[in-house]
Amino acid sequence: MSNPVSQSSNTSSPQVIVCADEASASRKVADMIVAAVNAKPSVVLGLATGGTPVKTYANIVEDFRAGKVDFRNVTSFNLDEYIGLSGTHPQSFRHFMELQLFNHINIDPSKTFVPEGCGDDPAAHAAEFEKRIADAGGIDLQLLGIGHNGHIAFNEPGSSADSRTRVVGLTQSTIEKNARFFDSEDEVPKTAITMGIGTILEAKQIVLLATGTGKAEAIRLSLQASPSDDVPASWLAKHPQVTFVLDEAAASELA
Ligand SMILES: N[C@@H]1[C@@H](O)[C@H](O)[C@@H](COP(=O)(O)O)O[C@@H]1O
Repeated sequence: MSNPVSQSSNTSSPQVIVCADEASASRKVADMIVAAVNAKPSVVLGLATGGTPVKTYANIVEDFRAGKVDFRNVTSFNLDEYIGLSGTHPQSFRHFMELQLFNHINIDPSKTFVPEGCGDDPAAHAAEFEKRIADAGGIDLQLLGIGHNGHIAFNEPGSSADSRTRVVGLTQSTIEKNARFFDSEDEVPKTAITMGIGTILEAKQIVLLATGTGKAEAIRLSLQASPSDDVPASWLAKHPQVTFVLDEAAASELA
């Protein structure tokens, strides 16, 4: 059960929901996603990878198994993928999504879109990915995590508010953080294909999930500093319907 301990009192964006712990924050986000699917069975979901959404996906799988939600008409678009990793590579985001979610629910695999990291022409693929999102009617609900340096998807500091799906270089700090998923830092790809900030801001609703003290500074800067390229997540303040779901640790630096 979700157990928000505090919630921003007004309806302006961003709305901030602080939950007691990671488990209740994850449950809260799962509830929001399940509610969106139940409200619109053909909903278009934007999905994220990383350690943060793992429990949320487990909660969604639990709800699916309990007969509380049906994904047969859902379409999904993932935020990003490493350049150079095929969808079968154990550290690819396609593989992550299959392992954590797609293989355990009744989503139609042909309606799950994750950027391809191994194509011949990643720039052309990025443009095609944007077109696919538009053809699907745009993203209804976009789930995001956040990097320690305030990145969203793979939009590193310096990413502008109007950036689109494109090939990007990863910062050394992101490579170091993500090395935990690989055998060694050398194996982490140095480039990726990512939805842009502008692409993300076009989603009708955005939910950012952050847990742990390691995200506290990025959350403070995202919510309390003026929007700028320095902290990509700070651009979310420009969106009319964005919710930050935090545990107490991630919220610990908020004034
Ligand atoms: N591209 C992903 C982001 O989408 C994710 O939000 C971030 C944080 O990951 P974690 O949740 O593991 O802290 O890492 C990666 O760089």
